[in-house]
Amino acid sequence: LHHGGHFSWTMEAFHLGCPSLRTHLSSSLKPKHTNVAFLKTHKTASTTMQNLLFRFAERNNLTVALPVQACGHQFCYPRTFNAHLVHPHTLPPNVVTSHMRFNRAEMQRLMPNDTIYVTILREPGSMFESLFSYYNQYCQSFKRVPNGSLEAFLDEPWRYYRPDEKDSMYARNTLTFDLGGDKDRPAADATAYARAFVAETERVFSLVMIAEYFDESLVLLRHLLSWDLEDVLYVKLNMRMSGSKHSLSPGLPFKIRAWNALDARLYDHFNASLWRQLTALGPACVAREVRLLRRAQERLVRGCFGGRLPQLRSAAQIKNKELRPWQPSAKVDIVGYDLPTNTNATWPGSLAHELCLKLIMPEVQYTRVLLRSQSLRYRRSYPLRSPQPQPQQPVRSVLPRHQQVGIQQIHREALPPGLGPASSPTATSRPAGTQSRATRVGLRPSGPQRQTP
Ligand SMILES: Nc1ncnc2c1ncn2[C@@H]1O[C@H](COP(=O)(O)OS(=O)(=O)O)[C@@H](OP(=O)(O)O)[C@H]1O
Repeated sequence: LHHGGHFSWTMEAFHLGCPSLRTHLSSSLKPKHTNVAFLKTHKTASTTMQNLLFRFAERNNLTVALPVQACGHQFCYPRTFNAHLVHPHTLPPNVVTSHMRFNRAEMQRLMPNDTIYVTILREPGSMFESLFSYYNQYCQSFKRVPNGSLEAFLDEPWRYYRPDEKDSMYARNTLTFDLGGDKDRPAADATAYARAFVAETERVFSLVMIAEYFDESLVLLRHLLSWDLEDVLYVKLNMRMSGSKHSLSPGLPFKIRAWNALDARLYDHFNASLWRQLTALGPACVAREVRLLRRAQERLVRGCFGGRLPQLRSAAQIKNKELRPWQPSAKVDIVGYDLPTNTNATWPGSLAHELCLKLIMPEVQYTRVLLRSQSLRYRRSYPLRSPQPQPQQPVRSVLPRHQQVGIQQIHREALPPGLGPASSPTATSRPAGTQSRATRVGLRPSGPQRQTP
């Protein structure tokens, strides 16, 4: 075995006597699933997830749907998503992950039939505290509050909140809004509405991750998509400096839940369902996989940061402006990272440097870089294309396991011995071809398309 690779850590779990991982051993022979729609919800660790998906897409030469330039780095949020907001050079996509207000029909028009839908939620108390601090200068409902006091807002939310005002979606039931729901459902039928909305969300999304259990959620994601451990390595992004955070005084979490009752309902339901899925996988196996993930992550990060763990830096301290996270206002600090200049000494070569750079690249810059590279690829593929009709393009829905594209190789070599390259007998024995290739032209026609996953 060349470094042991994927095979060795799956075997470790196998020897623990994990029944569900025995089936996973055979499922690890399955090609990786590559058509993924991740609904990027607000203040839920979704930027960390987006970065992971961007890197996966780049390593595997997939296409990521990105917004038209007029929309910036989001799909013209808070407008409801429409497939026409997708940049034509990023069609047809395998992956979509930029902020949007979800619209099931339009997403189905955009994405291949076998797309797996995933999203992420966060506990309402800490999420609302994060929203209140991050959007304190954007959202009028927050701006009106004397001394920017979260306590004052929650004492009398209707005094400050205007449902139809610009940016009001940051001030109440933000998760429900992002998922395409009605954040201001009247109390009279809120319970019935919440029940139906949870059920609809469950029908569409195969996995609802929970920010508090991010690594456990990644274990489920990895199994769902038949991905390898190295596909779910990440560095935490878009964090506030500790000085920008406020601890919640007793009683506040309760008020936050009452004010965001629809979100609280969603969270409770999907938190419980996450734990049911983890239990089904086997708690010992999940714990083991989480440990292996963290170990691999630390090795990767130390490789990038000259043997050390990365220092969190304020934007002003970050020399490389490609790595400075966007700052919502002078009142809140979003931290990021800078790469040491000696990265190449750890792993020689520009590909390793690029891997490290992308691992910590903030959302806005990565979206721009990705749009540039995909536009270039689009123009190179079709230098003489006439605008109409577009040529048929095969859409890859699964990935042959033997495929190695540039940075993918470096990524695997960056892993600890025993978690490294897949050029092992296991990898080479995997099926070489793609399955269920779908062929389509640009956007899909509207109308009933598919069973929801
Ligand atoms: N891996 C992981 N696990 C748990 N929490 C994490 C993780 N990565 C990022 N974060 C925290 O997520 C918050 C940022 O969320 P988003 O990136 O979704 O925000 S944004 O809406 O895109 O601006 C932000 O929370 P706050 O610091 O409380 O604001 C991050 O610290």
